Amino acid sequence: MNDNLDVLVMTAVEAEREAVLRGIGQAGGFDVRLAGVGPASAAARTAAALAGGRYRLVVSAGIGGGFAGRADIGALVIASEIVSADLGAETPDGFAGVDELGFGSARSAVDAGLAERWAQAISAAWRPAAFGPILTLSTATGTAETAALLAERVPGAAAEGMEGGGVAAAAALFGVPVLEVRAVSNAVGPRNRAAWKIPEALRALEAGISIFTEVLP
Ligand SMILES: O=C(O)c1cccc(C(=O)CC[C@H]2O[C@@H](n3cnc4c(=O)[nH]cnc43)[C@H](O)[C@@H]2O)c1
Repeated sequence: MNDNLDVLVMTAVEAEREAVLRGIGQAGGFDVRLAGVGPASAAARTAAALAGGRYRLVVSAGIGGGFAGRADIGALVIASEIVSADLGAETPDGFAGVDELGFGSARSAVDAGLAERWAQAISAAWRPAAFGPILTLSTATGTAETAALLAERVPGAAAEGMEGGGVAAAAALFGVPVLEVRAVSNAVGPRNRAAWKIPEALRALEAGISIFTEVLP
């Protein structure tokens, strides 16, 4: 049992974890753990961490895709809400989300006040940060068509990743507030893995977490 920990940060992979640790620097009270890739692994591993410690906040952090016109490569996006955007059913008339199907909600609320302060602090101290919905998908978007469908499904969608919804589900189960940050490594759209700007995104993630240590109440 970890008795003195404050903020749990979940990243998908080790390179993201290391960037978060660099951003934290000498600040105390952070526990940075691996969520694995995808919402199921993230939910399971976040729940396991929350069951074994006392935290006042959970943050889903990592690189992600940015929606055109909302977040360019190298930018930071802070979630105004976390949306499990492919949770639902296909119908002959198109996608029906869980809200419409009556199975709960695809939307997870974040600690809105803290999220907004974080985005403002990044914009003031570093570069303009986007503040908007971050989508969680089990399958990363790989076509312009899907990108357009998602942008229509979630107006204002700023970024996508694969873990936020799982981290948020576990946080809700334990009654702990949640945040999500994505540092944009690629555009949401036609897949071109070779073009992902991972080092640039990891540097942005480090900067965003460093600023976060200053806005935490
Ligand atoms: O290869 C590396 O060095 C490396 C370093 C850091 C991270 C990675 C990843 O592949 C992370 C996978 C993680 O990234 C998120 N992600 C990134 N772009 C997108 C996207 O366009 N759509 C959805 N998710 C994206 C996602 O959360 C993955 O778990 C590699």
